[in-house]
Amino acid sequence: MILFSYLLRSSRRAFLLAVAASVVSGATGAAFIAVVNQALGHPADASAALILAFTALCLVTVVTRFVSQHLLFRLSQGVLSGLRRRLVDDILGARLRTVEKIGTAPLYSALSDDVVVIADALPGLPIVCSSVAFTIVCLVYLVIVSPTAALATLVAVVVGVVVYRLFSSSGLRALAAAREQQDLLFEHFRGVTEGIKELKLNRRRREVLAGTELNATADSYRRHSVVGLSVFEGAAASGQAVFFGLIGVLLFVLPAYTAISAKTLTDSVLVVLFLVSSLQGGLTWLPMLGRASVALGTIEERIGLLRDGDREDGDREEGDRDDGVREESANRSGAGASPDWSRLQLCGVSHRYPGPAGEEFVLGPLDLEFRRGEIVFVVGANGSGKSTLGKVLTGLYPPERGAIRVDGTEVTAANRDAYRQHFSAVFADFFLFDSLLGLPDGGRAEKARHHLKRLALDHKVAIVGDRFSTTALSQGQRKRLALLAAYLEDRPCCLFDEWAADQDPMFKEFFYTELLAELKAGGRMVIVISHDDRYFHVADRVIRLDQGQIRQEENPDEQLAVSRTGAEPAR
Ligand SMILES: Nc1ncnc2c1ncn2[C@@H]1O[C@H](COP(=O)(O)OP(=O)(O)OP(=O)(O)O)[C@@H](O)[C@H]1O
Repeated sequence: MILFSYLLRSSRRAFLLAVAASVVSGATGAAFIAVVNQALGHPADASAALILAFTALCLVTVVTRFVSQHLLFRLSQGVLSGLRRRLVDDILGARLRTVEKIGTAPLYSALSDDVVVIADALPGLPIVCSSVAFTIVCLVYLVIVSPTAALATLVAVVVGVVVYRLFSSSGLRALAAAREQQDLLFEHFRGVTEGIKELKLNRRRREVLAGTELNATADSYRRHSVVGLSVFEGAAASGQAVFFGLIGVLLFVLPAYTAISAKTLTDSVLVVLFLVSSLQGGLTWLPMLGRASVALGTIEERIGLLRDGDREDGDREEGDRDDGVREESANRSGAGASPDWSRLQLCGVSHRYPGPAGEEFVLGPLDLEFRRGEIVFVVGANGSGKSTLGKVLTGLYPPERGAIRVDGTEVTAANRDAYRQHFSAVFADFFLFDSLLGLPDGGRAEKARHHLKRLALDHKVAIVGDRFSTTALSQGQRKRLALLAAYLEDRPCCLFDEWAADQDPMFKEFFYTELLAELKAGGRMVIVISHDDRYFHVADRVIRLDQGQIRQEENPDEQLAVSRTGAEPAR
């Protein structure tokens, strides 16, 4: 079983220890049956030794069972949190493009649903373990009581295992098919929650997307799940039937064909009854464990995709993981590690998005230079590549060709994470964290309060501990909070991707004329992606992109003149 081999690989020592405790528990359980058998054989004159053995076995069975289950619970919970951590680390360690290509729904469903399915099934593992251990020890005991009964039981166990294997492979197939539908379901759920406004306004769309399509996927998921779980239930029921058959054979066939005494028969049946009840405990967990195997396979597959994506694109990056050693080494080797670096160059840099039908968008090759203490506007039509340039520049997309250099030092996979730490950014599709944790210490709450006032948010948002009291604000206000967080990061480079697009005229004015000047005066390199041609004059340089190429580096004064007269800028 995949789960068992995963546990064994994850923590061999703890797993073997827990299994050993299960075996001891099973062994003492079987010895307990032997004592019961003996007591039943001589009910009138039980010796003190027998009573003592009975008491000791009761105690040892209970204690070792508890120890083995506790160890397996601890192990399985440790493995579970390790798995969750590994998935999160691999998402954070993968390249942005890889994560974008896989999509959020498959990763989110793996993190939220698959991990929960495994968590739900893990308590079954100790039970299955002790069932198996108990079965083995019962078999050994049966060999002593009656080799013939032991042989019949062994045959029943083998038949049970073969039947289970036959069932389980088709059960796993059905559950895997259900799991595929689950990714689609998550995508639909995302549409329902994030597209609620649009769906509310358009009944027809709601009926098709949140009704017909979602129902079809949910139906398919339900069908495959029912088949898969029923197959596993069938496997459990068949196992039970095999053991009922075994009891029948012991009761009616064995006495007819062999010279088995009534005492031996009673002892054997008693052992088998104990064995069946123990196995039943394990069998009820089979459907859950089947689902968990599929979930683990899915998580492993997603981790594989995250890693393969990196291999496709080149070497894996260092420093993204929450791994002190790697991060430290990456930061030490950081490009432009000197705080006084002044020049950032893009040398023949390009990035490509392959399209589904073979068409592609290519940014570059671009040769650009940026300096500290300079405001550069990146402008151009929708889809001209401005945001893509922002992602390449900030190191989120490693250049497919060419190189980025900081004061002549090339940014490579080894120092890219350190390079990214030079940037504060508010992207067009920014995510607003409600926490200030991770921002530089040293009175950050006080600074945050000060800037809340500047951004006219102090009547809406308070700083409580290290958190914003709320982020439930208008889009323009949320962007102001994101700007505040970026400002507090106090990095040498700032990138704002259409920050002012949602701002009222007063804040547009504040942003373009006051804040950008302040950042420039502080020696920051400021890159502003903008369509606000009214403010192009505040830039030292304007880079105009057209279908991924630089049309020309424009003189902002000329641009200003153009925007005032309404004429086309000179090309
Ligand atoms: N994640 C993506 N996958 C595939 N293609 C993409 C992706 N993001 C952008 N593109 C393509 O790259 C091109 C440039 O997109 P980009 O977002 O850089 O444009 P932009 O200039 O910032 O546009 P806008 O002004 O609308 O924000 C677009 O034509 C788009 O089709």
